[in-house]
Amino acid sequence: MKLKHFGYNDRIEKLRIQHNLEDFEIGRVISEHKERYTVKTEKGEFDAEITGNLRYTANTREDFPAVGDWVAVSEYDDGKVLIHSIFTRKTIIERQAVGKQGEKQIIATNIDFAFIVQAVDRDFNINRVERYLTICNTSNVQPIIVLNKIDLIDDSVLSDLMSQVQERLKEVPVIAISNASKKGIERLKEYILKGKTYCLLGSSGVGKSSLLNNLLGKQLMKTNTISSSTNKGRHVTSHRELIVLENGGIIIDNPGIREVGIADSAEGLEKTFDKIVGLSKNCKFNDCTHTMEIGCAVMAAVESGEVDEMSYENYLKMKREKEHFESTVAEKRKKDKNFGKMVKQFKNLRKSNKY
Ligand SMILES: Nc1nc2c(ncn2[C@@H]2O[C@H](COP(=O)(O)OP(=O)(O)OP(=O)(O)O)[C@@H](O)[C@H]2O)c(=O)[nH]1
Ligand SMILES: [Zn+2]
Repeated sequence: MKLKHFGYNDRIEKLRIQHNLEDFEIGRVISEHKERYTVKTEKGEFDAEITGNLRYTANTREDFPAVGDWVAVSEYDDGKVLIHSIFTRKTIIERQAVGKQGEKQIIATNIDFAFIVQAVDRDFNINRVERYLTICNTSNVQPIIVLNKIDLIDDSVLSDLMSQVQERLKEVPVIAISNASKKGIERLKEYILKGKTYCLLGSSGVGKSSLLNNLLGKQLMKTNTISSSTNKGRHVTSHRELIVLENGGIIIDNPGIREVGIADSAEGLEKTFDKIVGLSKNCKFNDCTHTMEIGCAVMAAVESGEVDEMSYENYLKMKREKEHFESTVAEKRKKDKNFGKMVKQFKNLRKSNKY
């Protein structure tokens, strides 16, 4: 298989020349487990580790390879390669690291498009779509909304839902599908372009594995039949985290992607709620929280119906989460800095006292 079949393009080729990496093999990271990687090159799939140099110069987790990365490698043993460097990423999907307040964890890189999958049955939640949209906007990944399980609702309910989504989330494509009846699958395939990388976002049970199986045309991941207690299917995770489809599209599907939550930055939130953010410039007070102030343009717009009330509430909620996240990042930085200072002072003290 040629490099371009799993996404290699001019951007990477330019980087390769620019950084004098012509002597290395080029590959793409297709899985990662505790600093052990699988890298796919034109020759096949290799177990990979990073060089000591890459490890010692790494400052944060972002300096380590992630699924989707393009890397320069050299073979050192049969079936084994060393990763020498990581090519600059086009996009990064990340989330707040589990158990590590304020630290971000990369989930996947170099993704061009994300399918935001939602089921239209009783779990449907437009706020959640907005949440995933914010992740996409933060990471520069282009979103496509997929409404799944349309076999479970009437056409009239679906068209109401479609216009509701389209009204609130203007400019994002919305596709309605059913994995059960296969309706809409062919139309969805038209959104999958050769050489572009995709991922599937959405909560557990919305039908991501089923969609992937339909795209592949065969059973790659086993979806279990619905369990009556939870109404959610379970899938058996396959090792293949980067999948090349017949039509040339590439899909990254790893456990991280499946758990992606929110670790957004200001830009993402602003793009998703551009109308609210735009209106807030007309608020009487610069630091208006849009919750109780006199002369708040956002609240006035909600009152008049110009801004959807649910969207407004979702905005406030996500803004609070973002502020909380940012303050923990700031706190952590401050702590790190203070610790650095302490070490320095101690070293100076030691020097001056010569002990
Ligand atoms: N009626 C109906 N059921 C569907 C459809 N798509 C998926 N399902 C069912 O929904 C359940 C969950 O589907 P999965 O594909 O496993 O969902 P998932 O998003 O991959 O879930 P996780 O693996 O937990 O992330 C399974 O029982 C599927 O058979 C659909 O279009 N219509
Ligand atoms: Zn305001």
